[in-house]
Amino acid sequence: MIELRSLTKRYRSRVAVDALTVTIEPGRVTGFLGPNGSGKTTTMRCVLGLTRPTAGTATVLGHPYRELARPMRRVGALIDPRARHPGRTARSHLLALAQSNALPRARVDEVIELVGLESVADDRVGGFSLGMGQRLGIAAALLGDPDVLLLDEPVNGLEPEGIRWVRGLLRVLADEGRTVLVSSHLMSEMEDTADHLVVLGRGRLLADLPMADLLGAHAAVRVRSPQAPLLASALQRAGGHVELEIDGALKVEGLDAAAIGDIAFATGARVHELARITASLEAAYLELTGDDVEYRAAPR
Ligand SMILES: Nc1ncnc2c1ncn2[C@@H]1O[C@H](COP(=O)(O)OP(=O)(O)OP(=O)(O)O)[C@@H](O)[C@H]1O
Repeated sequence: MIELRSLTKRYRSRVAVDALTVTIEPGRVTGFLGPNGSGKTTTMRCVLGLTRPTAGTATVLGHPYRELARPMRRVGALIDPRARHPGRTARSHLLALAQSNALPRARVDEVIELVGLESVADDRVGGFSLGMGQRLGIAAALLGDPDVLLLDEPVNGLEPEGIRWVRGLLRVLADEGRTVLVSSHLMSEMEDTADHLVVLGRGRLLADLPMADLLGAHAAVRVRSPQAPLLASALQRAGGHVELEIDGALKVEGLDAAAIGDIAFATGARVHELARITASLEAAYLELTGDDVEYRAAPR
C-alpha cells in the first residue's frame, strides 16, 4: 500500500504536486494518469525518497521509504531507465544492484529470463534500444521480488509484443496481492491494464476511481428512429441528455437502453437501432482533464 497525505512539492513558485491525498491499494493495478507536467513523476519520486516533499507525507507499506529496512525487497521502481552506467553489461548492472542490496546472485538470472533479455545479457547497456532499456529497468524493479511496484511509463519504447508482456506481468503481480502503480500516456493500453485509476491535473487529484466507474459514467446509448424528433423530446422529458449524431441517430446519456426502449414504446416511436456504447478511456480521460492540460499544441 502507498499512502499520500497532503503531499505537496513546490519548485520555487511552481507547484508540482498540490496537497495530494490518496491511497494506492494492493491487489490491483492502479493506472496513474495526467497530462504532461501534472506531477506523476514527482509524486513517484517523493514516494521513493528521491525528492523531499515541501509538505505532507508519502509512506509505503506504512513507513517513509527511507526508513524501510532492505527497501529493494519491499519496493521496486522504474523511474529513469537511463540512470545506469552505459559501459556495464545488463548482467553486471543487475549483479551490482543485487550485491549492494544483499540479494542472491541467482535472482539476477531469474529476472533476466523473466524480462526476456537472455540473448543480450552480456552486451553493454550503452548500445541498448529504448525497449531493451525498459526491459532492463523492469528487471531491476523486480530484482528484490518486492511487494510494491512503481513504474513510470514502463511500456515506453516497447513493441506490441513487449506491451502485451508488461500487461500480463502487471496482472500477475497484482493478482499475487502486490501494490502496482503504473503511469502511461497510452490510454488504450491503460484501458486494458489498469483496474483502478488515479488522475492528476496540475498536481491536484482529479479522480480516484475504478476504471469501470469512469467508463460507465461516460457510457451512452445510441438509438435510431424514423421519428427521431418525437423520441428525442420524450427522452429529454425523462431526464436524458440527447445529442443528434451526424448520421441522424440519437446519442443518449443518463438513461439506459431498457428505459429508452420503454419510452419509445410509450411514445409510439419506432426503433431501428438501440445499442449501448461504452466510452473509451481516451474519451473519458480527455473530458476529465480538459481544463487541466497545461501544455497544449496551438491549433493550426
Ligand atoms: N527538479 C525540478 N525542478 C523544477 N521543476 C520541476 C522539477 N521536476 C519537475 N518539475 C516541474 O514539476 C511539474 C511536474 O512535473 P512531473 O515530471 O512530475 O510531471 P509528470 O506528470 O510526470 O509529466 P510527464 O507526463 O510529462 O512525464 C512540471 O511543471 C515540471 O516542470
